[in-house]
Amino acid sequence: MGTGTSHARKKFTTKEKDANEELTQLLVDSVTYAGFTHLDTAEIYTTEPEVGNAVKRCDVDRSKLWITSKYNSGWDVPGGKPGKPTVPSGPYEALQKSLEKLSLSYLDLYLIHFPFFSPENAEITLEEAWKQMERLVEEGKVRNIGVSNFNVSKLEEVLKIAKIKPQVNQIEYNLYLQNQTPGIVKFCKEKDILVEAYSPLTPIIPSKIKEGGPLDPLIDELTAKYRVTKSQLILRWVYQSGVVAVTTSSSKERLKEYTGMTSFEIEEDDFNKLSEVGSTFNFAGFSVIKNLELKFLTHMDSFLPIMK
Ligand SMILES: NC(=O)C1=CN([C@@H]2O[C@H](COP(=O)(O)OP(=O)(O)OC[C@H]3O[C@@H](n4cnc5c(N)ncnc54)[C@H](OP(=O)(O)O)[C@@H]3O)[C@@H](O)[C@H]2O)C=CC1
Ligand SMILES: O=C1Nc2ccccc2C1=O
Repeated sequence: MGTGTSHARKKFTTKEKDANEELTQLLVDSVTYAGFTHLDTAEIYTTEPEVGNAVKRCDVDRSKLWITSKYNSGWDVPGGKPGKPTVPSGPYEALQKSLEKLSLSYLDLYLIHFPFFSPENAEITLEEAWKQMERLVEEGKVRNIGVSNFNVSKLEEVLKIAKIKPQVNQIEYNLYLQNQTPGIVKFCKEKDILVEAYSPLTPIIPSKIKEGGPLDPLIDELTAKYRVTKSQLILRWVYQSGVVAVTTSSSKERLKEYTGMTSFEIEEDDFNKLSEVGSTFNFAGFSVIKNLELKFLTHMDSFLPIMK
């Protein structure tokens, strides 16, 4: 259950106290009603307290839950663009703060949220940040470490110096964005780095695919054939492609609906048709990467590698 996207909070009442309570309750429902076990948060989402409160309130053994958070390695939230890390000294100190907000003693997964380490913005290099991540594992504060929004060359930089290699790369991934950056999924699989998909449901979200997309007729045909919903079909494709989806909803019923993706299998021919038709259309909703290309290409060389 993701807590980063606005719909998780936007639809709630505007009073922050109520919004926080509603999000906490939704997180509890995602575990106890829908059966989710993964709660995905990040420093920049400001949802760590709600995730922590939900874990307490769920009355589920901590060891049965998988809690992910992310180090803000350079996103200016109000500005909506790359900026300075919230904790400039790096992830080691940032993690302590995250654990306090979460009221937890360890995380299952800690990610470097973006590969934005430039002399203009950051006090540390990517290499130094990764060493701090490794120290967190050695000290038992996080069980697994990884990255997010990394391309092949940024991952190679980490792999070159890593004692503990990244376990996960969380990237935007769905039928209409089968590679956030060239070759990234194949590279991760070859290196045994698990790909986590954010925005997995893009092809069926009308506010994103406004005019409809080329998959629409095939989705209708296959949902009828397998007697499943659109979200179940689309999430199942992600799963069968060897990628773990990080999804969300503002409704506990919809969260429960998503879990129906575990109870059927897309046949190989249909899977291949979905992949083929999906690859004829490209949509990057969180074009952290693509927008950067337009806004920063000219003066921030250090971002160039992630755009290729
Ligand atoms: N690492 C990173 O940089 C990023 C990480 N993330 C993480 O991934 C999580 C999920 O990302 P998100 O982009 O929301 O992913 P999804 O693709 O899972 O989108 C979820 C949205 O889909 C909507 N939806 C589901 N089914 C339908 C339907 N049948 N018709 C119309 N709308 C539908 C839901 O709406 P409703 O609420 O109405 O049910 C919900 O708002 C985030 O919360 C965050 O934790 C996200 C972005 C970047
Ligand atoms: O969930 C997220 N919403 C975002 C918006 C901008 C940059 C990163 C993110 C997330 O990770």
